[in-house]
Amino acid sequence: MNKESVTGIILAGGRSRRFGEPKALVTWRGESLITYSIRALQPFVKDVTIVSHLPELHQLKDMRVIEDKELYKGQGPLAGILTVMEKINTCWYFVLPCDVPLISSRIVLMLLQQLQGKETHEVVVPYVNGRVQPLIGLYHHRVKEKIECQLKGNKKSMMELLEQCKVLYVSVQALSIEETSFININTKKDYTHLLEL
Ligand SMILES: Nc1nc2c(ncn2[C@@H]2O[C@H](COP(=O)(O)OP(=O)(O)OP(=O)(O)O)[C@@H](O)[C@H]2O)c(=O)[nH]1
Repeated sequence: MNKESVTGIILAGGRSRRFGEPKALVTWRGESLITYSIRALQPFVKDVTIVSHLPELHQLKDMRVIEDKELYKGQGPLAGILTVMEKINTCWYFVLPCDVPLISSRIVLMLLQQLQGKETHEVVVPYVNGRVQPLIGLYHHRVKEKIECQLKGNKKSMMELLEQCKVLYVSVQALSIEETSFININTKKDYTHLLEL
């Protein structure tokens, strides 16, 4: 797929209640966690937009950082995705959270490649160990109205969105991608495990 038709979205809002401090800014191997998401996306998208309320992220070089749309501020990942879809018009959006430091550009590329010949799908997401990972994947611009409708109804669930979309589910096992690449950091315990790797 032409990279001009894909916008990168990195979700870095939310309250990090389980972690206790903003996860995006925590360092691992000398870099903030969000840096790993930026690096994975950049080769394959026109632009990366970070959606966050954290002022510190404005220091990142060459990065557009915007806040959730006022109406849905802090309402979860759907609010962040909708905000970017309304501001930047491309056919596709590749979404990543800020707390998956083992994610790689190879995985982003593999997910993009799955769409070849299957462009009628609206969403491409991986499933790992039998669990769908809706925060890592491709969303078509057509999904915008569905997200808006959900948020208007105060429904914040990504899984509920997927139920309404034509979704291509990609088994990471079938693609021989290591499941550890999808580890996300929610708690201090997760972070301790990460430091031990
Ligand atoms: N823009 C935006 N991103 C969000 C929002 N809520 C969560 N995120 C991001 O979505 C991803 C997954 O977030 P979670 O770990 O489920 O939620 P969290 O609020 O960060 O953490 P908890 O409070 O511990 O649930 C992370 O990258 C968050 O930064 C939000 O309201 N707006």
